Amino acid sequence: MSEMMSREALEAALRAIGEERYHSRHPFQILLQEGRLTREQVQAWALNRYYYQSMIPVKDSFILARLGTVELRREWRERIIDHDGSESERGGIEKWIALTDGVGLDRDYVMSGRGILPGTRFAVDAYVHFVRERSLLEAIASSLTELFSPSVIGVRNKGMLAHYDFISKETLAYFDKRPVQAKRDSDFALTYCLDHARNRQEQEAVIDALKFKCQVLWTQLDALYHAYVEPGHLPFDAWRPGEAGTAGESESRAA
Ligand SMILES: O=C(O)c1cc(C(=O)O)c2c(n1)C(=O)C(=O)c1cc(C(=O)O)[nH]c1-2
Repeated sequence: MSEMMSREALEAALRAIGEERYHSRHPFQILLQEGRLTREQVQAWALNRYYYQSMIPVKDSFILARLGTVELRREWRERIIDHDGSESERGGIEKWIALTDGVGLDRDYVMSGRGILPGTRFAVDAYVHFVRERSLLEAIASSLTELFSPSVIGVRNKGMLAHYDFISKETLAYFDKRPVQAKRDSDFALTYCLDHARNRQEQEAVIDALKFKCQVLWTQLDALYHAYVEPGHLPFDAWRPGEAGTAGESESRAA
């Protein structure tokens, strides 16, 4: 077997994967941040991403159950609180609903998950399955895309605010706290992976987990691009712009 990498070399390998494969480079993300999407296409993004958001605390609950110490569980549970909220503070899921409200989608429709693309569902569900089935080290490593999210969030928010008149700072409030939370979470996960990958095979498993997660994110944007940009091929049961789920269009909602 190959020799073990140094800590520095493993970290550099992980950062190189983000540089190359993170969804910041996806054509749909570029269109979104450059103001080149229609309101309907932005609605499709917000609708589909709600499913990702809603499943994050579910996948973190599976990880939490596998952590063997009070200290680790205390750290990890913060992620669940961030998304589910608490009595005194709105969580990320509720803030994402403010975003879908802001772009004019019907709340009940968004929360029902009807109309999301099969590609979204399959990618997100694969992420949840991955953290249940793989080693704890791989499950934790799969969250490492968050090393790269503060930058993409900054670029996306700036672009969306500048280019779309239907987007306000309030609509994007979900993202206000994310960069700080993502830095805290990904610093912790990175240290955990660097400390716990004890041979070359485990180091490779960490690298592969990050590649897998980049695919989870990339595939969601592929599905959006294919359905709502080009060739505009809508899967069965997918949300159709202007139809069910668009606030104010209730008369056309499926009974
Ligand atoms: O806006 C983004 O581009 C972006 C990316 C990611 C990511 O890299 O997985 C997450 C988020 N946002 C996010 O908001 C979030 O809560 C989150 C949790 C996780 C995770 O894997 O545990 N990733 C992400």
